[in-house]
Amino acid sequence: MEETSTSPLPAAFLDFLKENDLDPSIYAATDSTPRYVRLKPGYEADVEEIEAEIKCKLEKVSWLPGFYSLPPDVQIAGSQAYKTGKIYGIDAASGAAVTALDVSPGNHVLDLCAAPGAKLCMIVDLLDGLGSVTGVDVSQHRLAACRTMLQKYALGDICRLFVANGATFSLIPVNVTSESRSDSVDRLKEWTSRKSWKERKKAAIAKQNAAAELVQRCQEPELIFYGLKSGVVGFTKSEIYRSPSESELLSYGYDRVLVDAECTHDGSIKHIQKFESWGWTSLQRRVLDAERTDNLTVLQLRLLTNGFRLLKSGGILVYSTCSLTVAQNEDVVEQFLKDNASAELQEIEAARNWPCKSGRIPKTLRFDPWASQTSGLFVAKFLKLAE
Ligand SMILES: C[S@@+](CC[C@H](N)C(=O)[O-])C[C@H]1O[C@@H](n2cnc3c(N)ncnc32)[C@H](O)[C@@H]1O
Repeated sequence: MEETSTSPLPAAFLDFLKENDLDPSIYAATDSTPRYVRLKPGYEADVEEIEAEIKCKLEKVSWLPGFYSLPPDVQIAGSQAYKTGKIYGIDAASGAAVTALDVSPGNHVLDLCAAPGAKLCMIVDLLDGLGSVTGVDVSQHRLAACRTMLQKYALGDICRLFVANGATFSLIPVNVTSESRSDSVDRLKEWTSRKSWKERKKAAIAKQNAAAELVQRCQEPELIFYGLKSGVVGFTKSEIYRSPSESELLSYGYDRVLVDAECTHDGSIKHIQKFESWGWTSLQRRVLDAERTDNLTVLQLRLLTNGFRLLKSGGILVYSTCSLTVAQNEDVVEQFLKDNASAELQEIEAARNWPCKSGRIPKTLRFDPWASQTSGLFVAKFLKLAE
């Protein structure tokens, strides 16, 4: 293959691309995709000041409110604007996936693969203090980064974060069923990062037994953060950890669910190019391992299915991945639609002027990295019909 000789990509990755009918040349050229930032609502008047600080113009993304593009080499992490939480680093395609979710203030939203949390923060901003956000991720350290982000941007009030397996997570927003509250001394108080001696001792023991903890974590969600208005404070553990019945979910499930599923990340050109310095062997291990990619599509279907189960009747779910393969996108969607009669694929109205094209299934969308000048992303939107 001609690309093999000119491209630094390893043979295994080229094989992966070939198997999935993807063109390797998209990784061969230097990535000229702009950087994107989202302005925190309320800081619109600060744009000029931010431009002066980072010494470049913030170009408004015409098709996505609140988003700006920057040349790819501009660094924002050291800027005051970033450190003080006026701007977020988030790709425009990611912003599109959140926009597709049609979040309105008052919604109870579940983000089933939430970490590190760029999309979750955008969801919280869209809620404008009303409703709740439940963020779930299987990785404790990635979810801890999400918690840090919520605190940095002062967005924690209506959020709760659970380390849990999104494929089996089964908790609903508490405050929608608050009538069931009973008097108890064990109500949860305001969340604090300070730990008591007892808790520190418990954590030390748990650390020694990390493997067992991992297994247990997969069984029971671990609440690692909650805000004052997240529907946790004042409730008992048993109220929060109560498993809803299937019929209860139809009325008291989430209004919106985002399943931004774990994937091979091959659509994120910037991410793949980073492996040049991280080492191609880690790409092999983390992305290409055949068993892992086979398991991934099973996991993606399970995450999508469980996210949909937790959605209330009339609710909206968005499934997205940053993979360009059909196996992780259209094939998963096709199987899901076969298995779930109450799922209806929806047109994404907001996408009329987005720089994306249809996926292989009508109504699904693909952001092609070069054509859209964003990171690659697949997006599908579903409505849960009344049964
Ligand atoms: C594409 S990333 C999510 C990015 C995130 N939505 C954001 O905007 O920052 C996928 C995430 O899925 C998480 N993940 C993998 N397996 C999972 C599972 N079984 N349940 C929940 N999360 C999982 C990974 O830890 C990773 O953080």
